[in-house]
Amino acid sequence: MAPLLLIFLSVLTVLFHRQWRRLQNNISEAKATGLPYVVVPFFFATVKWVLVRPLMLPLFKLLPDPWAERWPMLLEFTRGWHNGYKPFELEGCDTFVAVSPDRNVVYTCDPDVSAHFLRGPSFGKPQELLGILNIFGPTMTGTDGAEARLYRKTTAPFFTERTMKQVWTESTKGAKVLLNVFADSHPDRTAFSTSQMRAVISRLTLHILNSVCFEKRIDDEALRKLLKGEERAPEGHVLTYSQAMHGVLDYFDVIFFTPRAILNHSPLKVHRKARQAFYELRKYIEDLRSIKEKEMQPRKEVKKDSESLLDLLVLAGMSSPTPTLCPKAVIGNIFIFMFAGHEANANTLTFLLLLLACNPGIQKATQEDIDRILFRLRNEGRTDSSLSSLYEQAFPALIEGYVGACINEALRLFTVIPFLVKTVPQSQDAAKGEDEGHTFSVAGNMCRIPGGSMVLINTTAVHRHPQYWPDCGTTSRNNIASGKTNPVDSFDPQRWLVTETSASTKDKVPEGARFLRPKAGSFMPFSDGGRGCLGKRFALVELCAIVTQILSEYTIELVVKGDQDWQKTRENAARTLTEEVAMDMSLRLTAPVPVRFVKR
Ligand code: HEM
Repeated sequence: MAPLLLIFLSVLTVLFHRQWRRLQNNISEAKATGLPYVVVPFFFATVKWVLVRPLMLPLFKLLPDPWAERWPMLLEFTRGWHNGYKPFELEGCDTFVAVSPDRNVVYTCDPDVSAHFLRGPSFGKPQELLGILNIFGPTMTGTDGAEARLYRKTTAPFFTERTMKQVWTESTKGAKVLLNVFADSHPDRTAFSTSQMRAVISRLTLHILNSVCFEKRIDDEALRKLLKGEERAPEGHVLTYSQAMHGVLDYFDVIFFTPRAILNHSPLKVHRKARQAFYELRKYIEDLRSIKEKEMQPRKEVKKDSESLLDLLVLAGMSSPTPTLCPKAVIGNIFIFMFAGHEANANTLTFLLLLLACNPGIQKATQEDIDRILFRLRNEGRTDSSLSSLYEQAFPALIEGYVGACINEALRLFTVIPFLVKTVPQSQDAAKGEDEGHTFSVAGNMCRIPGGSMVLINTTAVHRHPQYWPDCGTTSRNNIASGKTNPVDSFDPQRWLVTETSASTKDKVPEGARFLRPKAGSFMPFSDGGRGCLGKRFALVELCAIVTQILSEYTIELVVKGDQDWQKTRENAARTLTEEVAMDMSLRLTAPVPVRFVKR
């Protein structure tokens, strides 16, 4: 026994010594950057941290201040949204290095530094983190360099104004069916809990994506069934497409972390469910690809300006003599669009509708602005009565008006992708110790970080930075940056509509307002630069069309229970929208807030 114990202790000592030496090295490296630094025991994205996390978090609480607060804040990746600007407030600066024995990470919420790293063409994305998205094959989001550029180049031609018009049409049509479902699904015909609402909205955004990008068009009755969850799985499947997709997202970590051999044979319920969703979705995607491939056999070339996203991807996998994309990349990229193209939209829309329900004055101002824009267009005889025909005329006015302001404010307060990560390229001569690293300016001071460094841009903190997003002077909303107040009270679309006078109130459409252009790097819900969101306009058009359709016909109201007054109900909703928010694939609400849709 004694020799074994001795061996164990020796191994432990060697490991500890190695970690200690690495930490000393990394501290020296951090000092050389010229940036403030803080020591943390782990690098947040290691299996080691994931494994010891449940044990460590309670231990951290026993530490003296500020460590008890600091370490969880820097390591709890999924709590980033809840912490807001606080980690930077605690360190007293907007850019610092978090040093650990494994790796140094530059944390920033400085708009200039963020814009520098997002817009700089030479910075990459860390594959060790984003490769998680490659479960079906390589994807644009989960790769870097030439490979990611190829996927972007293949798919970018799809995002034309012609496509946006289709997005608008499908979204307004879909929103009408959605309202129909909201109005008659519940026993009292109007009330809806947000968990149901999110599920229905997420089916709708997935439908819009499929219809526009993958040619999966259905009629209103089929859409109604789909939204209500009454759709049946087609022959050859046990899950519907929507069940398979949402199953994969629900069990994403299980699918990624479980070796295929175990996933394929494990009798555990969680593995069975994950396996079923994974293989069902793969079959749906493969069928989509093979049917399209057969349809395209005689052509093998892209017809300019009229191709769907599916056409572009499948054709790239067929081009001769050598296909531009391998079969797995076609499948992987179909999946990434299916996921990225609906999940963030659904979550943003859910948050936005709830923010409006909690702020009736703002909702009324938005409805008045919609009425004004649609009335003007109809009066000018520029349109028939159907909203779905209005993309060219209405979208520019709506997105630069109150609807656009509400969307931006929701995207700012609920940054559904709260972190963006970049890496500094390593020089060829790094092994010989000749890497010059990268020099950049932080508040006027030049700093240098070595090649291979990771930069974590905390977009949530950027979006709550007190210097760029002050809370407009109302005493009840004094410090969202520190998480001392809630997003419901901070929701102020008016800040996007700039007037010369300071007299405008939160719930009145200001005369002659111009739309705010925030400082570069201070508002980036869609990221920025060469790897920014390819679907940004798609998302804005979709959100704008749905919100306009809903608010032009309906008002969203909080449901007040018998023993509560409206103010108390709003406080409860605000608490839910602050505390019951979780980050998994993106930021989403996890608890219900009952609302109803009341015909105007
Ligand atoms: C509210 C809705 C949306 C938000 C907030 C959003 C946000 C983002 C962000 C922050 C990124 C960068 C991720 C990173 O660097 O790690 C991104 C990437 C991406 N988004 Fe979106 N997105 C939305 C909707 C969409 C839609 C509708 C589509 C497609 C139809 C889409 C397609 C993509 C793709 C393909 C990428 C990867 C780009 C690349 O890696 O080069 N997104 N999105």
